[in-house]
Amino acid sequence: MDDVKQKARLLELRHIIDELSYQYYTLDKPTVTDYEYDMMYRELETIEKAHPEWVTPDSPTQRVGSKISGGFEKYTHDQPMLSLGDVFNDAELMEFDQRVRNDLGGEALEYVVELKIDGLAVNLIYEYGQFVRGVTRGDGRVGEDITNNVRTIRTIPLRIDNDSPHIEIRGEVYMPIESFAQLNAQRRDDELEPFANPRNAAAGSLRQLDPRITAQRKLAFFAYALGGNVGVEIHSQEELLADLKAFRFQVNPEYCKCKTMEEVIAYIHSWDEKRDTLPYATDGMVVKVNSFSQQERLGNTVKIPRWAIAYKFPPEQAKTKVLGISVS
Ligand SMILES: NC(=O)c1cnc(OC2CCCC2)nc1N
Repeated sequence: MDDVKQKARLLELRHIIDELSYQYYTLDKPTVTDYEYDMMYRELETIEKAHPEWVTPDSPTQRVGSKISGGFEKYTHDQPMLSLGDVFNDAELMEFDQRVRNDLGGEALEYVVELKIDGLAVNLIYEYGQFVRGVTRGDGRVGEDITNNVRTIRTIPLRIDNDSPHIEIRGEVYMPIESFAQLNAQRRDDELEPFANPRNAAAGSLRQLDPRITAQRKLAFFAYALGGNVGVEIHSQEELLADLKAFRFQVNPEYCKCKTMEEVIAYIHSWDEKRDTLPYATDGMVVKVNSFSQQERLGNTVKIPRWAIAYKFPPEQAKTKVLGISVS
């Protein structure tokens, strides 16, 4: 095959493989067999090996780089990554609601309630649509550059359909419970200390100096915020989640738009038991004022937003099933 045809086939294979990966990893709806996928992936690798000058960082073959020496570089986020204030009961949620309504002079508002994924907050930076950097939250202002490890996470697109020179997508890197169970079984076989919980396992996997190890840990990512409204026409959290999904990020589908705090509380408690059936760990729910203009008017303290709060689930009681009844 001559170079023109080879290059055309390379671009076609990249597009097909990106599509198949999105269906397999992000939508969890594979449309071809693993064998068909592997054959196309191998063909792409063969062409790239014959023409290394055609390889670009957003090729699906470039997800797993090589070990870095030394530690991780520091990186200062364009917009600080806020953490969340915590509440532990309904009364404190009502107090939060009162404060928000007072500060907004009693005008109508809506809340968006999301599951609080128990992972690590990470900042993804895209320039002209290309994934260029992944950074831990760190102290909210300065984090660690873990780009090579983030690149191995299959639910993070290496390219998005957005041409802004700099856009920051924030979300949670997490380890699905199935991956966590497999990893700990392997560690026990290798007589290694098992990880205490999926969050620690995700943190340990992201801090590997060798991305080949990170790539084996089957991490995933739920997107939920932008770093500052970078000129994109988005007016609410609900719209933002829809846009992130359109960018082909995995967005957690379990969210609810509520008009009153009573509705928020009902939705939160609908997860008290159900959350144990989820394929990922959660440690609460995040309640956000939906409107971005109202968020801006409410503002932030140094570290936490005044327009959002984390409701923390009570710690999992050590439940043991005895004779089919649950004792704690
Ligand atoms: N762990 C989560 O699932 C989660 C964490 N944080 C946020 O929102 C940030 C964005 C701005 C203030 C808090 N949303 C979430 N769903």
